[in-house]
Amino acid sequence: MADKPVSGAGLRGQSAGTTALCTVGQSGSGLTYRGFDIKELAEKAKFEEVAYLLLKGKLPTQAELDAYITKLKGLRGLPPELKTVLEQIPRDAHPMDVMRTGASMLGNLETEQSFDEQQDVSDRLLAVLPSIICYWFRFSHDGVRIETETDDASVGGHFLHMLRDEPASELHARVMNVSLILYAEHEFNASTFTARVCASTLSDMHSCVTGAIGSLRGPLHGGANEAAMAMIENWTSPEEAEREIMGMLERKDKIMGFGHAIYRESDPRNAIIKHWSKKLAEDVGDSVLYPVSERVEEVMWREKKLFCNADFFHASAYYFMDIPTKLFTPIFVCSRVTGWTAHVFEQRANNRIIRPSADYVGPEKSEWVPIEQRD
Ligand SMILES: CC(=O)SCCNC(=O)CCNC(=O)[C@H](O)C(C)(C)COP(=O)(O)OP(=O)(O)OC[C@H]1O[C@@H](n2cnc3c(N)ncnc32)[C@H](O)[C@@H]1OP(=O)(O)O
Ligand SMILES: O=C([O-])CC(=O)C(=O)O
Repeated sequence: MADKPVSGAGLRGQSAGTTALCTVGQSGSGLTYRGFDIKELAEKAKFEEVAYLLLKGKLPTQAELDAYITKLKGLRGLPPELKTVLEQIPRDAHPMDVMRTGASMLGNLETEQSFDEQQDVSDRLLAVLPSIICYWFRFSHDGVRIETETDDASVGGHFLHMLRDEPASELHARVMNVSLILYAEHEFNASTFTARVCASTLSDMHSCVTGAIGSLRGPLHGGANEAAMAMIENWTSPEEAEREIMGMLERKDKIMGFGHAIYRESDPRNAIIKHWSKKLAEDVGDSVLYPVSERVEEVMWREKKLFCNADFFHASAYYFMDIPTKLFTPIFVCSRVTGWTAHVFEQRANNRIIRPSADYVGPEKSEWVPIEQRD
């Protein structure tokens, strides 16, 4: 892994533009948001503070943060037309499809009329996406129409409160805060790049975010946290996990939650979420899932020099907080919407339509055959 070539397919190793938002892997394994190290942000910041940093360009003062949190709290309500749409979506729908539809429907109801509105549109999306997913989830699974305008100060606490009808514990609110910070921004990853490509056509914010949700859904990107959970929950001991992983590697299966397109040695978000997963394992008295996860990490490094990315220990952390697996990737959306919209602002501020070239590999010249003569 450490010295593999990074050129070639998937635009790997090629710069596709500039950003002042984030550095990924510049020193092999580092991550910064506007120059602030992710470790420091995860330890000291509130997610809303990080959102402010990304979206407004600087850390807020206490008064600015208080006002921002109050603003976000006031934007959690769902328009009745959106509730009606969410109530039509079946229980077995993929929650990422619900997010995509929710963002798109909101674009019909609260269309961005001008780029001057972009800050307000992005704050609204940040505030309302947790309401969208939890309203649908509780209606389709529990048959209840929840109140989405809770008084919780934090986005993470608000999410857990809507899911369970009771305020989150201090530990859970803390872990959600860290998790949302870790997922907030990551340079030109696939979903953010999707948002920027869409923005480069001078499209509206809801279209950019709707497209980005579609890209994040896949198991090679945000969907990996759910796929990792689906894998580790099958194993009842570290020994069984090791046997199964060895078999998967033999069959050349992809192990979800491992590897990265940019980092070469480690993903700095892993140590942070792993720490919190361990704390949650102790909190719930787990003696299976955390040891299984640790063994998978050891075996993957020993056998392939592949390391856990941000998604792997998120799986056990969310599981210990009793969050249904199918809501894992939607939580990622509730966080990454900050990075997406901040990138849209950047793209719009210095725009040229993103339109790369392709190397043609098709036939030289094709002869037209009338339809009745074709095989
Ligand atoms: C928050 C996030 O989105 S982080 C990413 C989440 N995605 C996942 O966890 C899915 C699993 N991981 C992967 O599929 C890949 O590692 C990706 C998509 C993240 C990166 O893809 P790439 O940049 O193409 O991977 P990379 O070039 O490092 O692959 C090198 C080799 O390691 C293998 N490899 C990489 N990741 C894995 C993995 N998780 N399991 C098994 N083998 C792997 C590749 O198949 C490749 O082998 P090859 O040379 O024989 O073809
Ligand atoms: O950067 C990437 O390719 C994927 C990733 O880790 C992220 O989006 O958080």
